[in-house]
Amino acid sequence: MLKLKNAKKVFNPDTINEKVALKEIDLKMELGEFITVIGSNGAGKSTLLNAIAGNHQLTTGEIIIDGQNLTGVPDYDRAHLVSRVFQDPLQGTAASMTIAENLVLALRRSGKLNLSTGVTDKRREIFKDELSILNLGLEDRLDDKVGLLSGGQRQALTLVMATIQEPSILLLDEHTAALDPKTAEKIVNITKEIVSHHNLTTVMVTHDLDHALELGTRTIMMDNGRIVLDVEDEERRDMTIDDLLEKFAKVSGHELTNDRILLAQ
Ligand SMILES: Nc1ncnc2c1ncn2[C@@H]1O[C@H](COP(=O)(O)OP(=O)(O)OP(=O)(O)O)[C@@H](O)[C@H]1O
Repeated sequence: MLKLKNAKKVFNPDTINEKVALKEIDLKMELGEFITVIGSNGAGKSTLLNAIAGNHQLTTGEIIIDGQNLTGVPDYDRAHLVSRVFQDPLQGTAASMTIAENLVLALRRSGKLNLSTGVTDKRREIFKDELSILNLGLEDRLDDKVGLLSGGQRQALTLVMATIQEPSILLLDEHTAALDPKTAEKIVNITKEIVSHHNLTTVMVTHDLDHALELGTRTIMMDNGRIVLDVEDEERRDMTIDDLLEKFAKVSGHELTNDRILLAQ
């Protein structure tokens, strides 16, 4: 499903600003696996997502998605395989267009649909089905402009837009970080629902350690460009945040230092 082989990313190579952001990362994910990613500031979490999405090309190593070797393939040529939801709810949607028009855009972006444009009756039915999973009543507001929605409703819609065509990989980039705690919890629950409904292979970066253990099937911790901890199954099920922090300190040789994690606790 997703394979990173010996993936390395060096920014500004051979200059005084050289930075090795990913150091020989090996990562394999099976279909339907949901990984949460945590780590210190500058550990390489965003670079990892950018490498999977194709926003940054690897310096060396390989990336394979669904058996296709995508090493060197730019983001726009893998957009049909990889969807991403960002922190800012305003980033994923067009405010001046209706909910239905935004969903049509999402279908067209995926490249998996025929090129006919517009909001057909058949599509309205599909959109209603997908939106009803959210339990926010958006299925009855297909013709409302997205600019009328709250931040949480917009982020929920962004999740539907990112998943409606069942991407091979869903990337969640701290997608609840900009929301108030109550709305963030709603989006967490919606995320669980959507990911399980479509059985999506998902990578979620988060600064919320509760969410890191609550969502998904596996947690990786990054430090200084490496995956230093990779836990799943019973080990993960029984784990508390303190256990996680203790393990991190043991394997990395220092405490987890991340300004946003401190704020979240
Ligand atoms: N475009 C870039 N040019 C140069 N250096 C970069 C670039 N992007 C990231 N870096 C560096 O690569 C390292 C990893 O950065 P990255 O943003 O992946 O970390 P992160 O784990 O997402 O951090 P944070 O939790 O602080 O957002 C950092 O030292 C960062 O300064």
